[in-house]
Formats: sequence, structure tokens, C-alpha cells
Amino acid sequence: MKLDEKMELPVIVVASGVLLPGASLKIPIKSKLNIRTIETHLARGAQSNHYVVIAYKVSTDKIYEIGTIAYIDKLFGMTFNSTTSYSLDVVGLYRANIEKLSIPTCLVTKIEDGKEEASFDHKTIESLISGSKILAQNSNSTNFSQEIHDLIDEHEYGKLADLCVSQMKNLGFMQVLEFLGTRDVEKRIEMCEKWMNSESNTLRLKMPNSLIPVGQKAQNPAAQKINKRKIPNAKNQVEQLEEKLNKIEFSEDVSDRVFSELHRLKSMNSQQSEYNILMNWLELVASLPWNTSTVDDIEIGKARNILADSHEAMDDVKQRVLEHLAVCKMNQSVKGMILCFTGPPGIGKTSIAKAIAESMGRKFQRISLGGIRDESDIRGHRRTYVAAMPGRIIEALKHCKTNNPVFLLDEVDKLYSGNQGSPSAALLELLDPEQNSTFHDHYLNIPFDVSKIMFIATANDIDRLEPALRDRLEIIEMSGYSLKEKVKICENHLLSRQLTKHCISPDYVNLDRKAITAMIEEYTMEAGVRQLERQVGAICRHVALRLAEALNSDPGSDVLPDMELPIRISEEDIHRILKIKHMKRVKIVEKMRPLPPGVCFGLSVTTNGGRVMPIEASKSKGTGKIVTTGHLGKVLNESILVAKGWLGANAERFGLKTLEENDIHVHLPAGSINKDGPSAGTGLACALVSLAMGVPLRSDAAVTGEISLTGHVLPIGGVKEKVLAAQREGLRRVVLPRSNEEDYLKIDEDIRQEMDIVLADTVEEVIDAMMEKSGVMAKL
Ligand SMILES: Nc1ncnc2c1ncn2[C@@H]1O[C@H](COP(=O)(O)OP(=O)(O)OP(=O)(O)O)[C@@H](O)[C@H]1O
Repeated sequence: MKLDEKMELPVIVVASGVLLPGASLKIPIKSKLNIRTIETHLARGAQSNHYVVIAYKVSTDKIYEIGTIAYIDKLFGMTFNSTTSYSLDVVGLYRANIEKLSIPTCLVTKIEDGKEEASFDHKTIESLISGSKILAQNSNSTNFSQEIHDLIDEHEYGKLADLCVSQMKNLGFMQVLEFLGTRDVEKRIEMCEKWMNSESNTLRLKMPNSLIPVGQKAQNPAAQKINKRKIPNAKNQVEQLEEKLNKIEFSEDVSDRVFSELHRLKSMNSQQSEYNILMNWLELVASLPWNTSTVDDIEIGKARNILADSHEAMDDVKQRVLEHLAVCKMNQSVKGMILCFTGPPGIGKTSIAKAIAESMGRKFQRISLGGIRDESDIRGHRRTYVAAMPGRIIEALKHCKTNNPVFLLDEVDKLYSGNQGSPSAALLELLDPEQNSTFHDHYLNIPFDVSKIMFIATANDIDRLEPALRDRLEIIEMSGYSLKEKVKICENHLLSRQLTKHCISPDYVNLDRKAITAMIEEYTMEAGVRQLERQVGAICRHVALRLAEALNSDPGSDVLPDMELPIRISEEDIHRILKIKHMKRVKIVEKMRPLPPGVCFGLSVTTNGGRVMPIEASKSKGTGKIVTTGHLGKVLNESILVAKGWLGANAERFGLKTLEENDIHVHLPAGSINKDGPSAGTGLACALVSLAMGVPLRSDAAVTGEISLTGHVLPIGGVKEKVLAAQREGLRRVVLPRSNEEDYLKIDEDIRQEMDIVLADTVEEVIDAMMEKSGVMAKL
């Protein structure tokens, strides 16, 4: 249909909201009259019409004489309970003089704007242009700002004024109606320019209405500044976002998803609740490192130096790491190679992973998984949830800004399955080289390639890992440090680190070796060095206090008065300083010496490293009953029966009394701690034989190994940890199963030389080794 000068068109009457030419308006159709117009003239089935007149109701019985001829963009109809409601999207075209109103139609004459530009005041136009540019900047629709710029370029100032006024949210209905009704273009431009320049308008152009504090409108420029800072300019935000997204090279399907969502965002009103959700999602997408990676710089010599400089001892671990790096270098990929460091706390699992990242030239990111029981912690929540968030993997990627960092999955053994799914199942997908090029986070909901990430896991107790997860990992066991190694670590690493932390020059302190040894032996009880580092920290604080006190006595001086430097910390000082703050370690071995018959030192391993575990057995007249105490598990209880069974079967051979006429009580101290496992078998057999013979065992020896009923000694785990624990406690001899010879050979040479390690095949050999008197022992 063509528009003539004079015509009859369907009419929609509104009482709020004015449609200016060039602007668009959404009109909910509520009144009966309007519904009738829609149903008779506009709705499907009715005579199809593309144009409509918007007439404005100024009082109960008066319609404004100027209306707007509009193009119908969309007509929505929704039927509910057999009544249909409508909503109309219209775009303003012309002002119209309403000649005759006969609802549902009216007779109108189109009002054309006269020739523009020539006669306009230059200053007014300039001001209109600058005002409209601000408006364009503040708008969140790129179409709108494009239109503004087009109208400026085409010198269509009348239309420009119409478009600008349509965006001024603070103007009243009558004000805009007056503007619509002003036929003179120049006058309209002046009106628009005046409104734009009024202070309150400028403010409103720059920020949403709700943010202007009541009674403070535009009076306080500082407040304006703060408000401006608080609320990012919505238009800029969307534009910046688009700019960022345009720079990213997405795969084709991801690109389709992302840009269709961006398109949706642009068409949304910023007040809509979904707007922020979509905005946050797009911002996350834009901030992820889709195409950013660091270049690997693996040089084996350099890597060896970095590992040597940052870590004392652990030569076999360093060797494994170097081998791994060599494979990465040859392959030019880390796909499918997932290291897992296991061992007691504080032995450098985290720090060696950091050193690996450094030697590869990759970024390092630690993801702590301890205590996670919700799958969505790893894979995020679906966007439909309130306060939905991405999972830790995507968050960490966002943080480190490259797509090939080294990720440390810390404490993978402390993942739990709960009602909210299994986090280790989510990890399986992440670590599967076949699947992880399209890792799916529920929040992100588009695939992200995580195959370039180098994953390193850590665990204290490998037995607690889910078998499927364990299968994906290349396990590198790390065991505790010997005394010598700890002294070296302290001298070369911990001390300097703590001094730097406490801002003390290394020239001011001299911590002698005996002092370090005392600190390790008497104030720590660990396989790693974390407690030791804490004690060194306590010494540094003591030194800092002394230095600060000395400086206080003469604040002007830059030389410390009355103080001999460096401050020497001797073994006595260690006891003086640490005794006050820290409980001295109870040496259980010393306490129990000399051993009475029926007591034996066993060895066990916990997640904190190895431990000497005394086994006590006593007898009383009875019928051969066995009582056990000390929180013993089923396997340990069975070991007692096996040991007693073996003794009963072999007593005659040894010329011993059996314990059949006695009741036996077996107790393992530290009664509140659960104990289990078969490795105490040899210890229990020794304790029972010693009890039956009434002969004490060596009090400088400990034993570990499983026994069979026929007297064979079977292999056990944690050999190095157990030997180190015995060494820490000052024991000299350790009796091990011969089948553990390979593990024994892996123990450092100097420990093997320091300790007297006996390998035994049978229970008799074990008992011989545990009872044989050494020269030193004869005195005990
Ligand atoms: N061989 C070593 N040489 C130098 N420093 C070490 C060595 N081993 C551990 N450390 C230091 O001991 C501290 C604790 O190490 P780290 O945090 O890596 O332990 P961890 O094995 O990861 O412990 P957890 O299992 O509790 O996480 C760190 O400051 C680390 O640098």
C-alpha cells in the first residue's frame, strides 16, 4: 500500500508513550477499542494493513490533533483461556494531521518536513550534533548509533532531533507530544537542543535514571564522577565485547553460537533480567584464551639446572621429570601424559610442579580439589541456575590467560562423591586425551580445547584414588627426607626463604648445623619439611625481634649498637627459643627403653610418612584367650592369630612353652588412632616369642613384614618411609622381608650405610635378627 497525502488508516489510541518519526515503540493492546481495531483491520484474517495511525489521548474525551503514521513491524497475539491479547511493534514514519476520527479508522493528512539546513542556526546545530553523539555513545544499540551518524552525515537535522528526543527518557508525555505537534523544524531542533543541554538531561544521557541520587541532581560533580565510574557505559561495554569477540578465532560452530548470543544481547533491553546473564556469559567467552598460548621452551640442560637449584635431593624424581620433559620436547605435545606426585605432605610435590612449569616456560596454575564433593565444582553449573558459575577448570583458564598452562590438580585423593554427582568422573573427561579437546563446562556450554594443558596431579594417599582415575595417571612416588637431606634443604633453601620473608639480611644470622639438627630431631616429626620451615620461621621472628629492639635503642643509627653480628643461633638457643612456643617431640623409642620381654618396635606408614609403632604383649594365667586394644583393624587382628598360630605350631622346635595356658593381651599404643594392615605380622611374632621366652628383643631394632602361617615373610609397602622413620627415631637396625630387596636398593646410599638393614625370608631369621645382641645393645 502506498501512502498518499490524505488517507484513511486504522487508528490505535494511546495514553502514554509518544512515537516520533524514526523511532520505534512497543504498544501493549489493552483497551477494547484498540483490540477491535486490531481484530477488524490488522490481525491475520482481517484485511491486511501495513500502516496505522497512532493517536494520543490527552484527556478522557480529547485526542491530540497531531498523530503519527507508523509502519507495523510486528503484531503479536497470545491466546489464553480463549481470549487473545495483542502487542504491536511500530516504527514512526510521519507526523499526521488528524482530520476526522471515526474509530477504528481515521482520516489523516501527512505532514512533510520542509526543506532543511540552510536557515538553521549554526551554533544550535553544532550543539545538537555533539549532544546526539553523546546519546549514540550511551546507547546499547549499534543500530541506533549508526542511524545517528548517518543522519548527521546526511544533514537531516529535523530527523536527528526526532530520534534524539525519542531517547530522552525524562521527558513527560505532554512535552514530547508538544514536540511532535510542532510543525516548524527549526523550532523542534531548538527544543531538542535545549533539552539536551539542560543539566539534568545530560546527566540522564550519561547514566540510567535510577542512579541519580534524589536531591543531588547534577549539583555534585564529584558524585557524578563516582557514579560514572561505578556504572560502566552500557554501549561501550557491548561494543568492547563485540570488538574482543571479533578478534578471537572461534571454530565455526562455536562462532555461530557466540555471535547469535551477541546478536540476542544487542536486541535486548538492558533492564531485562536475562541481559546481565547473557552479558556475563559473553564476557567469560571473550576472556578465555581461545587462541593464546605460550611457546614451549624445553631445554633439558636448563630444566636440569632449574630443578637442581629449586630442589635438594629427590634425584630419582628429578630424573623422571627430565625424562618426561624430554618426551614432551620430542613429541611437541603433552597429550596423554599426566604425572601424579604422591607422598606425605610437605615433601615438595607442589613446588616441583612449579619448577616444571618454569622449565617449560609455561604459566602455572594450582587448582585445589581437596574436599570437593560436587561435580559442578569442576564442570560448572548450567546457566539456567541462579548464580550459576563456570567450573574451576574454566575459571583457572580465564585467570592464566593462556590455553597451554601447567595445571596442578592438587589433592586428587580428597575428592568425594556426594548427592551432586562424582567430581572424579568429571576429572576423567578432563584427563582423557581422546575427549579433552572438546571439554564441556556446563556453564560455558560450548566446547573448549584443554588438550594443550599439561596436567600434574598430587595425592597424599594413592590408595584413595578411584581406580579409573588412577589408571590415567603416571604415578611418581615421593618419599620423605633423611636427616642429612633435611639439614641440606634447611641450609640451602628454607633458611634463605624465611630470612627474605622476614626482611632479615643473611649476613645478620648464623644458624649452625647442630642447631638445625636439633630443630629437626626434637621439634619436628614429619616426612617432609613443612614443620621445619615453620620452626625456621620462628627462629627468624626471634632474630627480627632482637634486631628491632637494638635499633629502637638508637633509632638514628644505621649500624646496630651493642650487638655482635651475625647473631649466632646455637643448639641451646634453639631449645630456649622453641621450647617456649613449641612442644618438644616425645621420643617414644627412648621412653620405652629398655624393652621388657613381649615388646617389639614395628614400623608403619601413614599419610604423614613412616612411624615407629611399638607392639606390646603381656600374659596372664588363663585359657589362651587373646585380648586386643589400641583400635586394631580386622587384618591386624588376624595377623595376631597367625603369629600365635605359628608360635603354637613351632614352639616345640624352639623348645618354648606355648602360650596356651595364658591369656594374652596385645596393645598398640596411640590408642585413639586406627591401625590396620598385615605388615605388623613379623613384629607380632617377635613380641609373642619374646613373651613366651621371657627374653627381651633388641631395643635398637625395628621390624616390618607380613607373615604366613607356615613362617614365610612376605613383602610390604612403604619401605623407604619406614626405614627413614626408624632412622629419625635413632634406631640402628631394620629387619625387612627379602622380597623387598629392590625397594631397599632404592634407598639412598648413605642411609643404607648408616643403618643396619637385615633382609629375612623366614620368621626364624627375623627373630634371630631381632634378638641378636649387639655390643652397644648389651649395655641397654
Ligand atoms: N627437596 C626440596 N628442596 C627444597 N625445598 C623443598 C624440598 N621439598 C620441599 N621443599 C619446600 O617445602 C615446602 C613445602 O613443599 P610443598 O608445598 O611443595 O609440599 P607438598 O608436597 O605439595 O605438600 P602437600 O601434600 O601438603 O600439598 C615448600 O616451601 C618447598 O619449597
